[in-house]
Amino acid sequence: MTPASATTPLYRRVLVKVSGEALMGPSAFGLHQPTVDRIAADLAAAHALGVELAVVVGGGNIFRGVQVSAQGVDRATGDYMGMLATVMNALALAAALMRQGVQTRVLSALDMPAVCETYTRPRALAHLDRGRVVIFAAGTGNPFFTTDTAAALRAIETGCDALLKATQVDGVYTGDPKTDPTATRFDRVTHDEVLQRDLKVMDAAAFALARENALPLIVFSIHEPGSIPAVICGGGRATIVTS
Ligand SMILES: Nc1ncnc2c1ncn2[C@@H]1O[C@H](COP(=O)(O)OP(=O)(O)OP(=O)(O)O)[C@@H](O)[C@H]1O
Ligand SMILES: O=c1ccn([C@@H]2O[C@H](COP(=O)(O)O)[C@@H](O)[C@H]2O)c(=O)[nH]1
Repeated sequence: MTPASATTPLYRRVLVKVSGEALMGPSAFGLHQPTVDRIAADLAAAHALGVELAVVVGGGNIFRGVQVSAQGVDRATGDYMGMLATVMNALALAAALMRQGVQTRVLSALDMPAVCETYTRPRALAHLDRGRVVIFAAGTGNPFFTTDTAAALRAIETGCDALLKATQVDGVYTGDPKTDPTATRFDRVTHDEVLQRDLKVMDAAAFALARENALPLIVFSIHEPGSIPAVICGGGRATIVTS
């Protein structure tokens, strides 16, 4: 891996999957504005490198379908609630980016024209070609999926060179680092090895899409300021998953 101080991007176009949970910062629920602003600043710094930037944001800081359904709401309804949560996060992130002078558009997989544009692939490509940051909201638009799957799907659809998973941990480990103190981190690993070892990098549907389409994944901590531009330039602390 090249040094973290490198400033030349390795990619033309990337999709960053931003953890929904990360947006709540030290709070127990919802959005913590200083954290949203800090993550937006990291995305703005990545964009300033000249990289075309797409973003998918999770909804775990507000609603997850499985949690809602555990309280008696049917699963599909819970999942639609989760997708709406991702729209709120996308709007918050877009507003923070716009305040920092970055032209940003939110495209939702669920039609809500009073709120934001509806996702179509040509529209997304046109925005990206014009140098706008595009935030894909409402996941895939279908229940029983996750925003990781939406991230892999949109990255492939829009011809991204890599999917950057900005998450709670600083890479892929031999086990869950939050529960297994003996787990060790990979610098690099292949899609096949992730499958063979059953490592929980992303959900299975997302990972299958990435593997089938030879989409490189870079997994790193969103809590490290500057990590997004750093990994785009080949630095930072991260695990790179390739074919
Ligand atoms: N082998 C592994 N390597 C790395 N992390 C792992 C592994 N197995 C399980 N995990 C867990 O996966 C979590 C990250 O995945 P997950 O997609 O659930 O969260 P997220 O990125 O915060 O997304 P969101 O909040 O948007 O749902 C980490 O916090 C980590 O505890
Ligand atoms: O394509 C999708 C994406 C998401 N959902 C629902 O939204 C929540 C929040 O997304 P996370 O990926 O967990 O952050 C998810 O739990 C699902 O309930 C969906 O149904 N379809």
